[in-house]
Amino acid sequence: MAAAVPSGGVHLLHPRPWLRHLRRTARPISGIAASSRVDHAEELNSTAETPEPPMSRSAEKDTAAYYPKQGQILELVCESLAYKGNGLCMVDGTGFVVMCDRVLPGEKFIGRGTRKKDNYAEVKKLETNRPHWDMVEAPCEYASHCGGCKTQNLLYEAQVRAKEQQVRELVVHVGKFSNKDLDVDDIMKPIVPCDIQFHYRNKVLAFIQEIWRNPEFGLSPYDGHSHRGFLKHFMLRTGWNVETCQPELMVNFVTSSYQPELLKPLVDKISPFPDVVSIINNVNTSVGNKSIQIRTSCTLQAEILYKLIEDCSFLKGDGWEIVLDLFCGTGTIGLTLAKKAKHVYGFEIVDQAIKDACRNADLNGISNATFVQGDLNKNGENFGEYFPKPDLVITDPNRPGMHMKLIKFLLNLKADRIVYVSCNPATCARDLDYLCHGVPEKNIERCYKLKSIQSVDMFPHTPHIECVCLLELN
Ligand SMILES: C[S@@+](CC[C@H](N)C(=O)[O-])C[C@H]1O[C@@H](n2cnc3c(N)ncnc32)[C@H](O)[C@@H]1O
Repeated sequence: MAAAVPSGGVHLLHPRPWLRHLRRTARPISGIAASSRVDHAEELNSTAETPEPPMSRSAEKDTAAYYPKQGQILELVCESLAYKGNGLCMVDGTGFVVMCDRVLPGEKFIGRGTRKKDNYAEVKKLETNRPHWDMVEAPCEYASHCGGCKTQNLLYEAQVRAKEQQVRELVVHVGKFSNKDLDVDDIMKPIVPCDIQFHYRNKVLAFIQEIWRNPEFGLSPYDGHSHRGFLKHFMLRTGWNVETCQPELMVNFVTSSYQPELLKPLVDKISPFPDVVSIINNVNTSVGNKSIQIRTSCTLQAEILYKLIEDCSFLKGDGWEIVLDLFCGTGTIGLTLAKKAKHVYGFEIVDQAIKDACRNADLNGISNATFVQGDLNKNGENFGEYFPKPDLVITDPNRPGMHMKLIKFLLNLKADRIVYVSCNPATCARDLDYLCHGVPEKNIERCYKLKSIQSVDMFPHTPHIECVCLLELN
């Protein structure tokens, strides 16, 4: 299923020279460790979810002194979309990198410097001088100020082309694979676009503002500046009951403290709605998150991805192969593969997800799957004793990617194949580098070869990109 991308979509105006710095700096970029491999645990905790954009080219052009001033007006051209869908631009004549929200590749615009970072700056777009040639009118009237669909005003074909380009650059510059290798061996597959480009969401996140204050419920909206107030936001998630095929709605109130009695009038009001099957209260304090929740939701990935994973897994179907499903969530990937395997062993940190995985196995009459709750970042030496040596490892980590401990474990385990499923191409590229090139400074030898990498667009108009990669034992 190759992307039907017409020519003339997003053009990369220049190669991205900042990517060359990835090998030379210890600074984490795009949520991944750059050249010198920063401590994994530290990165997983701190930087991975708050990735940094690229740095300036100052070292190359001797423009170290250049820094746009706060408030300075600049005329810029967006070169490409970087992590989180922010537009990457360079200040003319300096090569200095600035990042701007809501600009599209090829767009020429006037921006004002807003924030200085260590080696790049952020600008705010003031006006467009020349729009992107694939700019379209966003169908949703809220697109320009709602954060949900940042690139709705970019032709869909151009969006997928930009995503494909982004994955390639990360695999080359972070993963340290050559462009030639990726092309000659047909390793890099064309992106799979999404058939449904609108109305595919099942989640709404609404932030509570002062305007919402309602005397009937007497709840105070939380104010991010003064840190006063109670109700921060609420999230609605829809789903289908697999037994009754009826729609179901989950409501999650996120509050700054745990005071269930304050929420009671609101809960009483919405409980009678037949679709509302669960009401949750997450407590999110300014110092950290504490979840007082009835149920934890896990990321549900679309069917198309599971088919790709199955195709990529190359299970013989003779019923003799062992599958290890890491970060298994509710077990969907492992259970899809169970029919071809001797046994599937799934590991996941969230207890409720493990219970759901077991229930899913029962519902589907699958008896050759075992799901175990555990933290894969804290695997002890004896982790391998929980299962026989697998033929296939599926790993589907969340955005920070895999912990170095787990990477070492996989390099020692030497399963025939690894299918790496990722929702963050930056950390995926980093982990592919570790698995395929080893970690010389830690005396970790490589033992895998990258056979294919397939990006998938599952969330049109957003910066999200999924990838399915196949690695084979050398
Ligand atoms: C991208 S989701 C994968 C979901 C699953 N493979 C599926 O298809 O539904 C990542 C999963 O990893 C789990 N997870 C995150 N950190 C973990 C850890 N340290 N150890 C084990 N599981 C973890 C999350 O709870 C989540 O279910």
